[in-house]
Order: sequence, then C-alpha cells, then structure tokens
Amino acid sequence: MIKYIVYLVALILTLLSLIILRQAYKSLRLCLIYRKKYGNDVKILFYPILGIGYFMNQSFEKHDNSYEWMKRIVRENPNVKAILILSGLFDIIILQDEKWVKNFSQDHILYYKNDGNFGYTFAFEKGLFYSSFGDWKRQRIFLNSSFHFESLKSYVPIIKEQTKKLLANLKEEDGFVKLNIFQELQKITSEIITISYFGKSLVNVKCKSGIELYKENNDIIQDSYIYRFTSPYFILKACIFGAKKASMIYHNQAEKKLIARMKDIFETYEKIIDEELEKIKMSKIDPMDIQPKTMIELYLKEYLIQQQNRATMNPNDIFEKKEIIHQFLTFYFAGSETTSHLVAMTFYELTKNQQIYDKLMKEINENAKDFDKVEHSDLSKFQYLDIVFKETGRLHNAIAFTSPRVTDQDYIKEDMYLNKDLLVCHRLTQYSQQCEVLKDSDEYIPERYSRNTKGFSSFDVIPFSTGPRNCIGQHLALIKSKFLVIYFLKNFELKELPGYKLRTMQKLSNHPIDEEIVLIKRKKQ
Ligand code: HEM
Repeated sequence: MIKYIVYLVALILTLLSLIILRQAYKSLRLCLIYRKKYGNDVKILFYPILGIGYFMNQSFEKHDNSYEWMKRIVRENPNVKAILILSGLFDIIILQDEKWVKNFSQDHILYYKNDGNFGYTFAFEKGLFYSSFGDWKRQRIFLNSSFHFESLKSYVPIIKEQTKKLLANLKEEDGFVKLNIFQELQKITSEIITISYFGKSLVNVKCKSGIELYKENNDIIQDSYIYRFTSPYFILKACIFGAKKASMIYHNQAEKKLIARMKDIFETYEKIIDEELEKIKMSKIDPMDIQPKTMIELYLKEYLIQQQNRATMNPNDIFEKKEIIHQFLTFYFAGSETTSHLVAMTFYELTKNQQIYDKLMKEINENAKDFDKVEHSDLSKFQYLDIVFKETGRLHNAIAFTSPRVTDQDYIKEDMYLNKDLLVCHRLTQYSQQCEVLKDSDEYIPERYSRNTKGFSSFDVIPFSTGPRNCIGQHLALIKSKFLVIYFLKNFELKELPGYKLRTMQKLSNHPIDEEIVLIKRKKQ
C-alpha cells in the first residue's frame, strides 16, 4: 500500500514539475522573442506565478492605487508600445501604442475571451460580453435597436423616477453625513437596468435560498471574481486545463457552493421569463404583432418567432432561452458598478475642486430649473458635465484595460506582433504626457479638452473602449449618470470628507477601499 502511495506522490510531483517546466519554457521563449524584436519598446516584467497580480498588489501597497505601476512605466518610457507581464502561468500583454490599440480593436474578430469570474460560463457565457465571432455579431445587431438613441429616450422616465427615490429618507436637518455613496448609487443603477430589461422592479424577488435576488446577483459577481484570482487550487487547475474548462471540472466544496448559488440565480430568472412567456401565449397575440417596449419583450418576440420558424431558419440565427438570462446578467455585471463608479468618483472630485463644482452648479441651475421638466433632449445643454465625466473616466475609470483575449494564431499587422501564447488586452487611458491636453495628467482638469489639441488623439481617452467591441451601454450609462448628477446636485450639497485618503484597489473594478468618500447634506427647498 505504502509503495503505491509513494508512486502516486512521485507521479503527481513529476506531473507538476513538467507543467512548471512547460510554462517556464513558454514564458522564457516569449521574453526572448519580444526582447529581440522590440528591445525597450516593449517593457517586459516578470514575477513567478502571481504575474500581474503581484505588480498590482505592490502598486497598491506603495502608491494606494493598483494601476500606478502601469502609469509610471509609460511615463518613464513614453514610446513604449506594450507592457508584457510574464509569470510562468499566465503571460499577458497590455497594448499602449495608439496604432496597436487601434489595429487590435478593429481586428477583434480574430480573438475571443476565455477567462473571467469563476464559473462565468454558468451566468454570462451566452451574453454579449463573452460571445465571439458570428454569435457576437448576431447579438450586437439584434441589441443595437435597444441601445439606439430613440429606445434610450423611453428609459428616461424610469431613470428619473429611480433617481428621485435616491436618499428619500435623508432629512435636511440631519446636516452633513457620511454616506456609502457607491452602495446607494449601485442600488439605483442596477434597478434601472432591471426595469429597462424586465419592465418591472425585481427588488422583492428572492432566490430559492431565501436571499434577495438583487443582492445575490451583486454578491456572486464579486465572490466568483475574487475566488478566480485568489484560490491556489483553481489557479493550478486553470494552468493545466485553461480557465474556462477549469470552471467546469473537479469542483471542490467552495466551487460547488458558488455554482449552486449561480444555478439558484439562473433558475429564479428562468422562472420570471417563463411566466412572461406564458402571459404572451395566454394573450394569444401573434408574436409578429408585439411592439416591444422593454428588452425582455424584444427578446421574447424574437424567441417566439424563431420557435415558429425554426425549421426554415439559419441555425446561426437561432438562440436558446438561456441567452435571455445571460444577457440580462451581462448588462447587470457590465453596467451597474461601472456607472455608479463614474458618478461616485465625479462627486469625489467635485468636493476636491470647488471651482469645478461651482461651474457645474451654474450649468445645472441654468438648464435644470425643474428636474421633472428635464427631458432627454435637454441633456445636450450640459456640455460642461460632458467633459467632467470625460475627465473622471480618464483619471478614475472603473477599469484600466480591457478584459484579456486569446487567439489560436500569431497575429501580425504592420509593426505589431502578438504571439498566440499571450493573453492580449489594451489600455483605456493614455498615461504619457506628451501632448498639451495630457499635461499634468494626475490633476483633475475638465478644461484640458479645450486646450491646444495638437497631438491629442481620439484613442487617448477611451473609458468605453474603442472599435466594434466598444461598450454597447455607453449612451445609456451617460444618460443615467447625467440625470443622477443633476438631481443629486440640485437636492444635496457635497463636502470633502476631512482626512479622507483615496486608496483604490482592483477588485471587480478599481474600487476605493473606503467607500464613504464624501459628506452630503440635503438642501433647503
Ligand atoms: C460608466 C459606465 C461604463 C463603462 C466605463 C463601461 C466600460 C466598458 C468597456 C471598457 C468595455 C469593453 C470591455 C472589453 O472589451 O473587455 C465595455 C463593454 C461592454 N459594456 Fe460597458 N461600460 C459602462 C456601462 C455599461 C452599461 C450601462 C451597459 C449595459 C447596460 C454596458 C454593457 C456592456 C457590454 C454588454 C459590453 C460588451 C460589448 C461587446 O463586447 O460587444 N456597459 N464597457
């Protein structure tokens, strides 16, 4: 018996050594290729196993921000085309050069995403964010109408109504109070996404486990993200099988629990969708006659039509019911924290920059005398708010680079070479300060965009990314954020929180450790 145990241990150790050797060889080879081809134009970093996680942690420890390391590299090497981070496990390249960013995002169709939160396949795989190739194209065309200007207009009453519920309990006499503004804003942004998708609030719906659906939705996204990047067991599995497959096999207790929670959420939404389908069937309305007002109606109409015409349809145009749920979860995950982050960080900067605060108040007082009367068409009058958001997106974007993509072939375009063994992503903000607009780039200056724009490119500040795979929700995000800021600043005063130090760490987003970032007080009406 002991003999067999010894053999087994020896076998496992040999296997592990072979995996480590294979990975180390891959990383060393990449290092040599890139060093030879680009010299210092591609900055190469190495840290065993932890790789980019190590540099982000160090950056947070030293500079209170998980991305300061990247900023510093670009500042010290303004011509750097990319940063290559090797780990022996996951080797990742972050493109910095404008032309490289442009080419890569235009040719996105050659790449696909195969990594995300633990178990992302259970919740998001069929949604737009993770879909690829033909499936991505079909979805993007299908969804474009819902994110079109005209459709977005119809969400304005929902946005205004939800915004007005904001902090309804806070009384004027409470004076200035600390507030977890992220939490409050996220409740609103996720509620707006839910109502514009399902046409109703789901705030009272509970999962089978008894936990509120909206709460579990937020928590599972965070928990599965943290598990993906911190569990040594999962990291080892991902190394052997790839992250996607590793989510599907050899589950330990923690993974089984996460998957059970995801399935619970999935089944709760499935029940809601089945009820909606049943209502349409009972009404005996011809699917062709449905005039969709919400995204769910758009989907259900299409779903019922395709059920009728399945035999004659192109199989690539047919989608499963699962996609309807994954799409909603995708919007929830991609659209709620990002939007609340934009608004919260704008508030933070306003408390630090009184002149900007005053200028914005002036614009709001002139153009939004009565919040109830502000319509979608009035939003174009808030031009200063536009550049305030642009500046927040530049300095405090929720994410610093796109999610990593992979491909099966080496990619070469002009002087850009991307080896097939790399995870590839690109930055969203240009950190170099080479042109006038980007001077003093650690400062919050919305007016910078009206400076001499020589050398400033439309690829320098791209918080919503660029190319065909840019953010489909960007206009919705900006409409929501504008109404939120206008309503908030008309009704509340903001003040700097004494002694507050902004420390942001990469979790799901690059998020403040302490979420109470400003003081607020209800204004006298
Ligand atoms: C301030 C708020 C937001 C920011 C900063 C933001 C940023 C981004 C970025 C950078 C990407 C590209 C990610 C990548 O390529 O890896 C993206 C994609 C995406 N975003 Fe947003 N987003 C915001 C709000 C929203 C909202 C409100 C929604 C939907 C309701 C949304 C839905 C999506 C989806 C579905 C994608 C994937 C698009 C595709 O692959 O075709 N986002 N977003």
